[in-house]
Amino acid sequence: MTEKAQPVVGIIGMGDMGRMYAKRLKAGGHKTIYVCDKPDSYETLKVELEGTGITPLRDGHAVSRLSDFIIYSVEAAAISAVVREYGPSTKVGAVVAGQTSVKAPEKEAFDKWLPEDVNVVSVHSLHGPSVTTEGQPLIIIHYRGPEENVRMVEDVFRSFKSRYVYLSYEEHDMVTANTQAVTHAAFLTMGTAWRNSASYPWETTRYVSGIEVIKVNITLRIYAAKWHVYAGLALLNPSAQTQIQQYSRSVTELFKLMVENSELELSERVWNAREKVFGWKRDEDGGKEEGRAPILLKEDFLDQFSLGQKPAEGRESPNSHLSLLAMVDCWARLGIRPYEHLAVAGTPVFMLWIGVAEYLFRSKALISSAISAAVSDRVHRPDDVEFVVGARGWSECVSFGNFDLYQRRFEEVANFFAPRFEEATKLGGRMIKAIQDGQAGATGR
Ligand SMILES: NC(=O)C1=CN([C@@H]2O[C@H](COP(=O)(O)OP(=O)(O)OC[C@H]3O[C@@H](n4cnc5c(N)ncnc54)[C@H](OP(=O)(O)O)[C@@H]3O)[C@@H](O)[C@H]2O)C=CC1
Ligand SMILES: O=C(O)C(=O)Cc1ccc(O)cc1
Repeated sequence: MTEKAQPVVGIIGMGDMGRMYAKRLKAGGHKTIYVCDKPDSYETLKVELEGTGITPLRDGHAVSRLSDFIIYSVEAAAISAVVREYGPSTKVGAVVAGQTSVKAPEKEAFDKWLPEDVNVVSVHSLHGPSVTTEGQPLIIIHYRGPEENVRMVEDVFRSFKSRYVYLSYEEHDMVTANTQAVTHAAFLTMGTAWRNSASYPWETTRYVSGIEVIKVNITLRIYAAKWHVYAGLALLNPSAQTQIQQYSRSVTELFKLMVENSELELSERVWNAREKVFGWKRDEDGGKEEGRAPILLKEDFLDQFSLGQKPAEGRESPNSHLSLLAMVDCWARLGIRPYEHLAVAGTPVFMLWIGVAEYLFRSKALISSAISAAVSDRVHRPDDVEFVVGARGWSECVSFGNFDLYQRRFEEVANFFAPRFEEATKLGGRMIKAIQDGQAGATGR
């Protein structure tokens, strides 16, 4: 791209993602970048950005009037009000995008408040602000205006070295409901269950080894982030309700089979789900028949990220892994094909979650032991009770569509874990990086 052809980029909302975008675009050689946050933040933004080459402006009107490509990077729940205010100031012929994690409200806001002489090519980076953009999916949504605008957007983000994925607004919300919303429901539930058991899981020895390490680290990583990001993509995505309700139903139904001691029925259900989701027959271990190496190759890989003491050999008690049995049951019931989603638009969290499920379900021995622990083990039963209550609570909360309730549930758990965030966020970051670098799997992906 010649310097002359470079569009002027504007970013409205200088939170975590807006800042990350501005800094990376600048580092990638982008010449003119105008940014703003709320007008009260203008003075601090000026000080913070001094000498960076990024130009702060007082508000979204100023950014919209001067920029050729404008990215709204604000809370999903605020997008309508923010576009309503600044949309009419958009430069004639400009291209507008949103970074919003859920696109239904963004599309509605653009339809309603943008002038007709303005085009829309939206985006969504499928990763958090602290993860490298390199190799990560960057969804591009061509909604309004000529195809050449898509080329412009591709050029703007070239230096990110992200993997472009082209979806419609509707496809975006369906895919992210299947990947992000339901995965977050599982991790939010784990945190709620641990908080309600009043235990840091890695301090009770039965929790720390193997795949528990991923569960703990990702749970803490999610609770260390901003609640509105998760609330927006769960509460405002029209598709997410179904997935989150099914997860809660799967948790409850499997748990009932456990307490009824219905081993045969539970076992049928788990093995059938395994075959439906992974394609492995009941009498075989999961192989490499699809030409795919496991996401997490060895348990040793996970142990290096442990937050606590590994229990002595033979002192580990088998675990029902209710959260994972229910996840695969949920995928099976909804006809979700997680590997296909992963290939197209998987987030790091989703990749780790499939990796853990695959690790458990690949081995006949591990899955048999989880099923028999589910009906006979009493050590983990209290945790399973908390898990069921937590899953029902989150699905109910999402069905009410109430942001205040979501925030309260989220923050109660986040406060409980807060003293451990720093440590867990660092570990979570290393874990994601190691898996992305292909250290965990034989070939990586
Ligand atoms: N964090 C993540 O992992 C990811 C987030 N996203 C999406 O990106 C968007 C931004 O998220 P994130 O950066 O994490 O959230 P932040 O809360 O860090 O950033 C949002 C920013 O927008 C500002 N804002 C709100 N209203 C206005 C306004 N009228 N004018 C200018 N600025 C305004 C907010 O100010 P104030 O704080 O004062 O309200 C805040 O600084 C969200 O839609 C989120 O779903 C997408 C991918 C990943
Ligand atoms: O990987 C995940 O699911 C995360 O939790 C990080 C995240 C959050 C919001 C997004 O819109 C994209 C990525």
